[in-house]
Amino acid sequence: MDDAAVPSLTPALRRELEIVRSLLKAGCSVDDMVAAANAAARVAARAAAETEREVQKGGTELTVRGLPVGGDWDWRALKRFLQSRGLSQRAIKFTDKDPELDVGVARFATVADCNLAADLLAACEPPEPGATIVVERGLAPEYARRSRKRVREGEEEPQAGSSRGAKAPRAPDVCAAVCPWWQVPYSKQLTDKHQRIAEALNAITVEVDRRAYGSSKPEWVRAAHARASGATGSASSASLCCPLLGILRSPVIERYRNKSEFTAGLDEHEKPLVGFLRGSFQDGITCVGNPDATRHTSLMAVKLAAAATAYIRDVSQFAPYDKRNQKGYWRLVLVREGRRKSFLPVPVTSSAVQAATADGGSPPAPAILDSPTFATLDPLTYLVTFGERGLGAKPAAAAAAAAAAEMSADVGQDEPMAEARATGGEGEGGSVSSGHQPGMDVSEVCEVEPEHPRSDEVMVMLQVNPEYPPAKTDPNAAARELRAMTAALHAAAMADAGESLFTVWVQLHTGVSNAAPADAPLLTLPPLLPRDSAEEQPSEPREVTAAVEAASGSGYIHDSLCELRFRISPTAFFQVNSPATCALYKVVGDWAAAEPSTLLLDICCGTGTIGLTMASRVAKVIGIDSVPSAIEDARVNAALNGITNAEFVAGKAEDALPGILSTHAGPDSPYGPGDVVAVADPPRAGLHRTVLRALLGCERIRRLVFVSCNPDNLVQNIAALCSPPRNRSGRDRGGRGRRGGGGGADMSGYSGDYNPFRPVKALAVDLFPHTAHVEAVMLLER
Ligand SMILES: C[S@@+](CC[C@H](N)C(=O)[O-])C[C@H]1O[C@@H](n2cnc3c(N)ncnc32)[C@H](O)[C@@H]1O
Repeated sequence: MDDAAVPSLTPALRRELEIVRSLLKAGCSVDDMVAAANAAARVAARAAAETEREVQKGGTELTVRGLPVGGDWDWRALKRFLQSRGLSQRAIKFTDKDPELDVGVARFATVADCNLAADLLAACEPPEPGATIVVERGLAPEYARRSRKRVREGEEEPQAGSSRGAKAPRAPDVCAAVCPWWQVPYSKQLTDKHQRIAEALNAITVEVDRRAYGSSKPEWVRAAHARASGATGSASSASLCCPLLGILRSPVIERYRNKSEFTAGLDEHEKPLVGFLRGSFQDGITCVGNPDATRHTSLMAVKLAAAATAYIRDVSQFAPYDKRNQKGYWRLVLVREGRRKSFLPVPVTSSAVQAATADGGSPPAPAILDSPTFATLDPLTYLVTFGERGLGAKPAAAAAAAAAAEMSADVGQDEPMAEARATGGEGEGGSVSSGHQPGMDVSEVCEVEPEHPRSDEVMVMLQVNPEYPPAKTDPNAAARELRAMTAALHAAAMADAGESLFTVWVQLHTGVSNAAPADAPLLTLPPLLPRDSAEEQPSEPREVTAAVEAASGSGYIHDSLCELRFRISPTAFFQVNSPATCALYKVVGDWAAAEPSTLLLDICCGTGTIGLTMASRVAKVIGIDSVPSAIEDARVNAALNGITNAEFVAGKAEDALPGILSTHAGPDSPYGPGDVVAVADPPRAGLHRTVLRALLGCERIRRLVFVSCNPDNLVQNIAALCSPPRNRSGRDRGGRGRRGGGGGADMSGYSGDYNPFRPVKALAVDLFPHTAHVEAVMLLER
């Protein structure tokens, strides 16, 4: 084969081509070569397995126990101690820097280094008289648990990377790292997520019961206990704090994400790769995996990751960032996409698929509604119900009927669970008087994948390390790299979606973690500067200049949700699954039951989405968010959609809300009791206790719709909002003190008298297929 015929061959492939040529010249047949290659692969696999066994035997980590904490000893002292024994040249890392821990973990570059350190430590004198330090091989279970918990709870994005001696064997598969449920049938995913929310609702009952004593115990807690004691089925479902109506399935389950955050790093063969981290740095993993196989990443994002990889591997003079030594330039490639049309395919049930395929036809294609009318959008289309869970031991059809009635019922029932039971219990056949479809039983959920429409606008943010010496010493070299990378990405994006608008940002960040602070510098693409006055415009290929021009668009993308258009900045929050978000917002809007006299508070409003989708139904919207760029977007979004009754405040809700309430919802405000409705959609950490107090203390708020992406914090926040005030329960229990919980979980110390809210109904919403994450919506009233 002539080299000129394959000009795109990489140097590595070219070398392999040479080997094949020489074997052919030596008279080897192709069959011989295949047999030799297979044998070599088997030897390599066996060698890798041997290495893995070796690593598992020893590993590169040492756990040191019995550190005399509290005095001068802490992890720093351990580090000094190791260094004083001649180990300073080793790559020693501590997985946790909690000064109170008496356990330290040192990580070494190789198993041999680790063995040497273990021997040295075992032979040396204790660092303090009387101290007994125990050295063990491997990662302390305390650390392993912590790292796993952090990743599971999504506090940190599963990070990638590998410590040198033990990379590939320990890094999980990329799918296991970022969409761990990818092989679980969708109906089972929904069942498990629904169960997780049911457990949270049960935990709310338990938590409020724990906080309230005697006569202060809310009626709904007593009712839950009565149901639990009389339940023939599972007591846990009977003692839910309110009915759980089911779970809204995601209208799209494949490649649904409109945002992908790729790490530029090294794969398990130490080759540059732009993809997903395959585990946690704390677990010693830093390697990156290919995003192709992940079910939730969009095709456009996959394509751009591949283009970025090809650029870094084959063209760039700059290295990707390596967390192990904090060297390198390319760190992160963030891809965000927007669409002109709202996208709401009608879900197909498995019975419909069976009927179609029995006739020899293909499964019915999901309909794509060009202009879905938000006002008439029926979330029940996506509702999945469960016979045995959440609503007590009722047949699925009855549960579905109860859910349908609850979804459409007027709010304000005195006894929601009883109401739900009565409606569902009667309706064995599942007929629903409201005319709604009653949602589908989980057994009807099928795996047909609606086709996702292509994106119309694409934004890329390149996060780079400005301290990388070649970039720092030669800004023009950095500019050339960023511009050439942009050209590579632009070409890939245009090949997929010719008319897309394309925009590129550059973020400068130096920390070890890729999570940049809110104030990390965000720049547009730098121009090439003449080196001196004698030099004319520096040269670069014409296609690069053209691509950079094309990528210097507005700097934003726009997405469509619920018939509105939203501008999105690179650092503003926007829900990642737009079709499912529409269904979520419809439920939030319906449950808020806003009226023309309503003041709607949108707490943690992001780009203003929830408030703006409800603006036409209320007197005024006030949105609050801590990210200034999100608030700028929200203001632009109001104007973009011709909305004039919305106001947005940049600041933390804990700082801004008390003032807003005293101005707009105090005794002199034009809004009467019940006219103020709040929607809260906090980040994973939940609402700050100051916000909880402000909501409880504002009598005019009679209805609160709470959206949560973290069931654990949902329990704490809702329990705080639904528990009687301490002084009331304190009287009943003779003034016994109580330990405060974290994150606003306990209102101890809040001496105000207030009427607690009561949970009315809840719904799970699946915004994140193939992951363990799930949203919950709850309606609270008082
Ligand atoms: C889960 S998002 C919800 C955003 C918006 N409701 C939506 O649906 O797009 C949480 C939002 O809370 C904001 N946030 C985080 N901490 C905050 C705080 N202390 N006060 C106000 N907003 C905060 C974040 O910037 C983010 O926009």
